Amino acid sequence: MTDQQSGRISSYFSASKPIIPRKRPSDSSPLHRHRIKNACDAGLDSVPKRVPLAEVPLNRFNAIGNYHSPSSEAIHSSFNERTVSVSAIGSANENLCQSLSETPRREPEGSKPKEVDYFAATGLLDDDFDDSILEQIDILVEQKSAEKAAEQQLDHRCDEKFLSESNIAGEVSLSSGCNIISVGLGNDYLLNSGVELLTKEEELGTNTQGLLNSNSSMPEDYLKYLHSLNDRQREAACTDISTPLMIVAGPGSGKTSTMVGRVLMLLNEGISPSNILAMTFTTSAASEMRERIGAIAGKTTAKELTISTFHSFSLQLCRSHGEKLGRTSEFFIYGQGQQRNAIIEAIRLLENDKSGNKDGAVLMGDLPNSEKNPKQFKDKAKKWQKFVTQAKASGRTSAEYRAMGNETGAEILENYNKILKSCNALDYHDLISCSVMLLGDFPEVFKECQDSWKAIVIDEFQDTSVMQYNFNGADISGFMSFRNDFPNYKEIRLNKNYRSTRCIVEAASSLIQNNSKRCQLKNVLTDNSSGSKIVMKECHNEDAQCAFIVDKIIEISSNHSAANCCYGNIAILYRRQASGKAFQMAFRDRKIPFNIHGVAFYRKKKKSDSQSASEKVGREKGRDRCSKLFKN
Ligand SMILES: Nc1ncnc2c1ncn2[C@@H]1O[C@H](COP(=O)(O)OP(=O)(O)OP(=O)(O)O)[C@@H](O)[C@H]1O
Repeated sequence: MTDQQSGRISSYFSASKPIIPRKRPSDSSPLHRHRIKNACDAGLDSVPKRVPLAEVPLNRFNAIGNYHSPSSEAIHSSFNERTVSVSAIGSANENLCQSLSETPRREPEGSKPKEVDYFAATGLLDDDFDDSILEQIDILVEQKSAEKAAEQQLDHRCDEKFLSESNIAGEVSLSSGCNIISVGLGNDYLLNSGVELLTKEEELGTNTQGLLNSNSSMPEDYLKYLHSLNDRQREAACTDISTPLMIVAGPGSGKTSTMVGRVLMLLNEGISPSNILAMTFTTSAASEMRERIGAIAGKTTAKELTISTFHSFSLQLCRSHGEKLGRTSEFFIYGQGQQRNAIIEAIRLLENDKSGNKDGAVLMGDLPNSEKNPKQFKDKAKKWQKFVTQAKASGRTSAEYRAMGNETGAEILENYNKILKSCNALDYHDLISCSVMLLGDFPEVFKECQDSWKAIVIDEFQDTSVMQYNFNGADISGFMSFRNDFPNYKEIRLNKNYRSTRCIVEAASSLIQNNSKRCQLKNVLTDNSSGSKIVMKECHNEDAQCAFIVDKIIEISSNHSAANCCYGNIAILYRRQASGKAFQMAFRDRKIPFNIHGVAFYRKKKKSDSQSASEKVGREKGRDRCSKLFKN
């Protein structure tokens, strides 16, 4: 991109607005007000003046992005002051690990990080940008300040060189020497594992109570908690801290419970909470884990832990090293609308180039498609946006597209990236890929993280995508790379389901038997009751399906003897928005009250047991009311 073009983008970027109207955040929204207030508190006159493309206040760091605020400086200082050498870490950690390192281990080959793709790893859907990330960042910033104090208490350091590679969302990771526990959800079925793995697992001892009995120094609450776990869970929680640990487990098998146990164990071993990093995919999972740990280890300790989503962690890392990404630390995060505008600009640049106008001085009127046929132009922009999103998700670079003969794609991608750079922006996908790049290409960033995190606990390790992709996002490559990257890993499988009825567990198991790629896992077990049978109904079309379900709901809720017959206890899962509309109409017609949950549902905090209990009482009352209603 020439300087002239770059200048033109800054000057005329807003020209794309009329084509694709952007959604603006309401000025009256609490978040917006909060940011404006923070800007004032921080001594800023107003929101920064010209902000190309971005609805800047929406996604900015630390409310309005005053990166020189005291809290943000804390990030810098805490990073900068971590200059402890690796050898110091090694020797100090020896004491820590001595008594526990019984697992024979081999050094991972080479400690150098693998070459990484700039645009590797996908992330959340862009239109699902989670504002709570900003809140999390604030929490992280506070934690970093607390970290300094905590650092003085502890000099336990890991005894091997840290980092090899593996994963921030499956690409790069901090590794050996640092305790890594990765936890995978029920997609263990997807694993194409070999006999060797099973053997490894079967070698595991099951009597882990002994481990605890010998640990007299452990606080009683910790002990009590660890005793409440089953053998495999306890084995995982108590595995020696120098062993990279992978837990493969299905839904409801106690992954979170095990991770909580693991963190307690780490704390008990003297790892400072500020040196423990737990990564989750959703904010709700992060807060649930913090809550569960807080209930046992105390809120203060739980607060000091860094429990963060991948994106929030990455955002903080990118902010701290914005200059290495060619951005300032206050870079903008582009959501869907802003990306679309950037795409439009990228197309324009390409069209200008094609028409020989290399200086890019052509404005909207000169572009045949945009004004004369806005619809067509919009479709085109959509298509290219999808392309760019996929390119970033797959980690393909423009050079690769060029090599594949897709010159146009290569140029659009290249232009798009340059536009974002010239606008001091990253998109949502970039957060993770840029973190990967920072860790892979900048040894000082790598070291900084190495020094910061003595133990990393990763949930949903297999997911390079998230719930929003409708359960399609699991990827076995994360597991595979873990095994390759940590040859001395230990694998534990949790195969007992505590949540679902036997019918559901058995049905799921028999279905998954058909997956040729599944690992040779022993069947998932449960002690739960059989529960109701699963009914499979084939309908001719969506209307018939909708009618069947609505009739069924009415039948169930009018059956007074059935447990949980209240409307509030019934959920419908559907794959497409369009199917949801049919249900809404039918419910309105039949006067059935309903709520609709979108993607945000997955971000919601899970209810604690006490909340659930009180809601149960509420539901029971509701059911009584329903019964009366139907009786009358
Ligand atoms: N060893 C155990 N004994 C009894 N109940 C357990 C045990 N482990 C887990 N549970 C219960 O099983 C339920 C699911 O546990 P948990 O949330 O830890 O599982 P998970 O695998 O993280 O679930 P998800 O599928 O939501 O990720 C919880 O109610 C928990 O209390």
